[in-house]
Amino acid sequence: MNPEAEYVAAIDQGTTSTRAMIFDRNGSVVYSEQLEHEQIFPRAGWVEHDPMEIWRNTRRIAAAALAGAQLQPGEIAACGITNQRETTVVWDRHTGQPVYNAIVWQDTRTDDLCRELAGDVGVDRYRERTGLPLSTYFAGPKIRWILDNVAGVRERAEAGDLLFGTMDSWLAWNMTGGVDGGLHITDVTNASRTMLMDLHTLQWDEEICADFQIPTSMLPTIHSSSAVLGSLRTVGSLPNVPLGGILGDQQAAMFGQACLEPGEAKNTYGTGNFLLLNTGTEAVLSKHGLLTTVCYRLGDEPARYALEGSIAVTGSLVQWLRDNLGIISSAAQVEELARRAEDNGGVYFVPAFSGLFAPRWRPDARGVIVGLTRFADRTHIARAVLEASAYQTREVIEAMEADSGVPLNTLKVDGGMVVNDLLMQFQSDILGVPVVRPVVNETTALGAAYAAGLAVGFWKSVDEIRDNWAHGGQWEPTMADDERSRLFAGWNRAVTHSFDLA
Ligand SMILES: Nc1ncnc2c1ncn2[C@@H]1O[C@H](COP(=O)(O)OP(=O)(O)O)[C@@H](O)[C@H]1O
Ligand SMILES: O=P(O)(O)OC[C@H](O)CO
Repeated sequence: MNPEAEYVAAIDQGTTSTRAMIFDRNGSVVYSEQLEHEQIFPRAGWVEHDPMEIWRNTRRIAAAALAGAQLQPGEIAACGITNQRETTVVWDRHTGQPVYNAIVWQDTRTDDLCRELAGDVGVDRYRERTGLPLSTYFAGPKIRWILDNVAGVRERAEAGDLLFGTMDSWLAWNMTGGVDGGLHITDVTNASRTMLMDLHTLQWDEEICADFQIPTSMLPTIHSSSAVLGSLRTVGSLPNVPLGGILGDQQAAMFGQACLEPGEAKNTYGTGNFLLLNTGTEAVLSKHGLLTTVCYRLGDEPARYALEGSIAVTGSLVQWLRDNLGIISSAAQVEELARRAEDNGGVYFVPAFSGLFAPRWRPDARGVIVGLTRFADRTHIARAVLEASAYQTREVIEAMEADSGVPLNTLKVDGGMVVNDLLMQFQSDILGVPVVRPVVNETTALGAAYAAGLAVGFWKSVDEIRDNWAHGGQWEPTMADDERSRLFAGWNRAVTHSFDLA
């Protein structure tokens, strides 16, 4: 590390957009650049991204962030990568060309395959080893789909010509040289979302790979989340900057929120919602529909684990209102529209667009709007859209409390939706606990910057990270208990109407 360097960079490759951010020693945002990419929906239930578009965007925003902050590459101590998890790319190691679009985590095309893999044992066949139920959500079945369905790909994979990666691997390979010696790497958090890694050994599980018929030669090497992995060679704006860390975005947000002790939790409101609870060095298996996942691993220290409640559709329901129904023209407008309604008017929107994830895991569910009367209008729908995020969050918190035996007394939040005051107030009301957000809401990018900065000694210990966390806003519950119970009971009835529709 250049001892003069006073900044750390992070690339945050999200479901909706890619951000390049630069942070200073206090963890404050110095500069941020962002580009959205196309959401490709070739059929009902299918969701894809173009990996080349995302790589082009990454180079553009990295250059723009450095120029905007008026910094030279030598002033950047390290760069970290964080990413939407599970989204799967397979590419040719000789040409750098993907063999198919990236299959996104929300895509449900592998439903039959998952059922087939579950066989008589059921969806928990690999749960002890991977922490996960068999679900369309994870990368393993998506790789298998590409191998089975794209002409010639299985042969090329078996000949050793193809590489698999989640978006971190795809970007890391491209950023460290691509066809010219790019590193084929991932970290323990991303690998823990493939269903192919043993949660305890932190290595690929050969038996599961064989069951999934995935050649292990395609898989990246698994590294710690905070370690110098190489240097950037093909991001013109950041030559020779050390790549100091990789973390899945939800795990990065744990870092950015300084949830570094067992018992600490956060909820991120982005395309979906992801609530994680740090369980320390113990990988706790859930009895209530949550996932067990690697939270992070720093250098050679033992890995830390988390329980996770993943909700597939929250912010993307707001996007759907904007793009598919056109009743708002920007995501922010949903709040203004929802405020025009006094309450939900009896309307509930269950956004089971990818089935239901945690804690219900119902691949057979599909989206429904229930409770409609002639009275209901777009304002009630907007309100039901926002309330859906809060109800789904309450479901995963109840599961978390049942697993841990510890009641939640405050909810730490972050992500794109937390600027929505109506949602945050309703969240506090429906939970009956305060909701707190930090000053720096981009906790995902910040977490990746922290991991990278720790690896090069820019920050000396996690204590500095804890000290950087600053209280940015708070909402207190004001709803009466019986109203809270009545509304949540209505939600639970609404959810049953989404079942058996796929
Ligand atoms: N004011 C708002 N109210 C409600 N939702 C919002 C608002 N602003 C953005 N969003 C939603 O937040 C999501 C973007 O959040 P972000 O954390 O950037 O997501 P990701 O990391 O998944 O790409 C989008 O789905 C968008 O619809
Ligand atoms: O892109 P985000 O922030 O919605 O995160 C997506 C998750 O990583 C999917 O598991």
